[in-house]
Amino acid sequence: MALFYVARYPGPEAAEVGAHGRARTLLERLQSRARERQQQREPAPTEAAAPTEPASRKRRRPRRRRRVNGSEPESPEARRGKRRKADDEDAGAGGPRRAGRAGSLRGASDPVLTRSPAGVCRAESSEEAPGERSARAKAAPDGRVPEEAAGPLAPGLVLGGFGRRKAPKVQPFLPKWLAEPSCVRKNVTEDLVPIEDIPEVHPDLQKQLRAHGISSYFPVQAAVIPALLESAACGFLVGRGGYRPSDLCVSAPTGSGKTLAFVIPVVQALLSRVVCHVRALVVLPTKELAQQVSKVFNIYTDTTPLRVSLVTGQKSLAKEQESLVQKTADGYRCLADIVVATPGRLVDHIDQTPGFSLQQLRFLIIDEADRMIDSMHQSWLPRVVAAAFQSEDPADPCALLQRRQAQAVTAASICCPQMPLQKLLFSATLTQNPEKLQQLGLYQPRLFSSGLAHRGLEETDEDKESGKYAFPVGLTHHYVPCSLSSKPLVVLHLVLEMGFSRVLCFTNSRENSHRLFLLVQAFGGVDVAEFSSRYGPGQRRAILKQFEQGKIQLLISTDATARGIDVQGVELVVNYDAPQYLRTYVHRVGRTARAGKTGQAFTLLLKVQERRFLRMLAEAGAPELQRHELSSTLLQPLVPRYEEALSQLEESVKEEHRQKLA
Ligand SMILES: Nc1ncnc2c1ncn2[C@@H]1O[C@H](COP(=O)(O)OP(=O)(O)OP(=O)(O)O)[C@@H](O)[C@H]1O
Repeated sequence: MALFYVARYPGPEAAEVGAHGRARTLLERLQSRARERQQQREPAPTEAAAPTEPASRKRRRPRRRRRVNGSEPESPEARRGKRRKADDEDAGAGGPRRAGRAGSLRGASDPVLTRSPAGVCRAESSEEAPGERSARAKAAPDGRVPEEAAGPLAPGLVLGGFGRRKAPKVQPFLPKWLAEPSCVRKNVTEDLVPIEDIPEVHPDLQKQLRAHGISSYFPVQAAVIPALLESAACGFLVGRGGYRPSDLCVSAPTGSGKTLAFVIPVVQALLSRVVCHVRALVVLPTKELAQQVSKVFNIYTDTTPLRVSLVTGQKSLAKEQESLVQKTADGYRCLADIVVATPGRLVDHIDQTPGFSLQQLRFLIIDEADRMIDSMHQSWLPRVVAAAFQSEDPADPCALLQRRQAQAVTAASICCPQMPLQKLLFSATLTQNPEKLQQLGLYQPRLFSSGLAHRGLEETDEDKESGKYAFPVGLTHHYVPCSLSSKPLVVLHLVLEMGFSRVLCFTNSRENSHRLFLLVQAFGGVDVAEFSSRYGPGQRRAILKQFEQGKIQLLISTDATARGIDVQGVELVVNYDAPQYLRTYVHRVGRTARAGKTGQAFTLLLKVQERRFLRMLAEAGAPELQRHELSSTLLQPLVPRYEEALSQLEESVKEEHRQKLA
């Protein structure tokens, strides 16, 4: 309390004159101090460090020493005077203490960024060298460093240096399974494995494969099918040796046959089932993809008792429920062995379909896994896992056989035979980010990869060249430098003059797709259609079918068809709008050159995009893009019709706008 009072004691003069007088006294004192300082500054700068130090500084030193030693107690009067002085310094912003601070600030603006003899930019900071620190100690109270004290500056690093320097690349330290994958060859024309070389595949399935024109396995199939069949060799109970099988991650180029790599072993593993339960669940990001995969399952289960159900929301919930479960006198009967679903609709069925159970789920297949990881915020995976491990009444006589979440493997934990849940991840651009993959709760995962070769600490030059993602071997990459106004002309030139019969053209938005579609339609001479969320699922299905049948020459699409869609005979992919991400590029261009065929990809680049885009691809180790310059003389013949089409487009847009408002 006493201390508090003393600290706020305003001084004898102030007490006399009251608040107004106190301010005036303070002002006068500040003015006199400023005058004093002015006089001190007048001598030459070299004198500043010489014995003529300000009186206040001289006075302070012995006092401080006394306090530290504690040998000579200060009198109350001396203490009061010192406090008053400290108050003055704080208020005056010009006393020795402030001057020192101002000096260091000044030092930060000019001497801090200096050039050493070696030309290295240096900074004085809290990490200054001892020599520099002593020089600073000799500085005058106003912050100026005397010339003889400054001396040569020691080399050091700039903090926040302004020079543009490339930041060193941080090498990720990957877990062993990611750093050392099982390498899968990517050439689907050369590295084929004849069907008979993998005798583990059931003869009926081999027959089906041949019936569908497949005589050899592609490399990813030759690697993954035997691995999966081996892990499923013990039927529906724990894998080989009594242990739970590893989860598998597969990263292989677009069009390399990843779908069959899981369809064949899953169908074979389920062939021996007696009772129908949902034992395989495939989750895909879009309705179209789910439909495509369910079609492949249907082909290979056609002659078996296995049933496949598609739940994507294309049909009503009630209709889908009818394909999943049937009400019986004593409960529900499952009607599907394999469910192919989109995540949202799947969760609807977990919540709302009585009798829909995932407790016997053996395979959880996540196709386009990197995209599905991006949709993890929808929490579909925890819902699926919870449904798969849902435990019934512990008093149930079958409780011993019920599945439990994986814990530490002990002799006791493996003595009860359990059906394992194995996760299988597939993508052409599988993430290598362990944090992202960790969200999937993988069990002792194993990676099969064509592109992510040995990226651990000991990365070799060869590995760097192998690139982040692998592209189909038969794909040729081009880019066309062009202006914004000439982009539609370039597309028309590619379609009309280069004679491609099936062209897939990507834009970055559905508005862009629609306008380009209207423009090309108005230009005439091209069978054109658009594919985007403007259309319902039924219309989209019909459009894709027509495109596949060759009735549409140019399909203008958003990224809705960029992933997984397998349309036979696409010869050319045009990136009308350059993709922003490498992953998008990989999937878009992967709609051509599938299954060992050849294909071309053209990306239209504005001048401002060129450098960044080419650098993005080069850094990812993508094959070099061939520059394809289209001179104005080549495009000139198209211009008159194009201008007419432009004015028609304007009319169409106005008309649509009017209809929208009506
Ligand atoms: N062994 C094979 N022999 C011949 N054709 C095959 C073989 N395996 C798959 N295909 C065909 O290759 C095409 C591409 O297969 P799939 O759609 O499975 O590729 P993907 O690797 O999943 O591609 P994406 O990453 O784009 O989804 C399909 O038309 C498929 O029928």
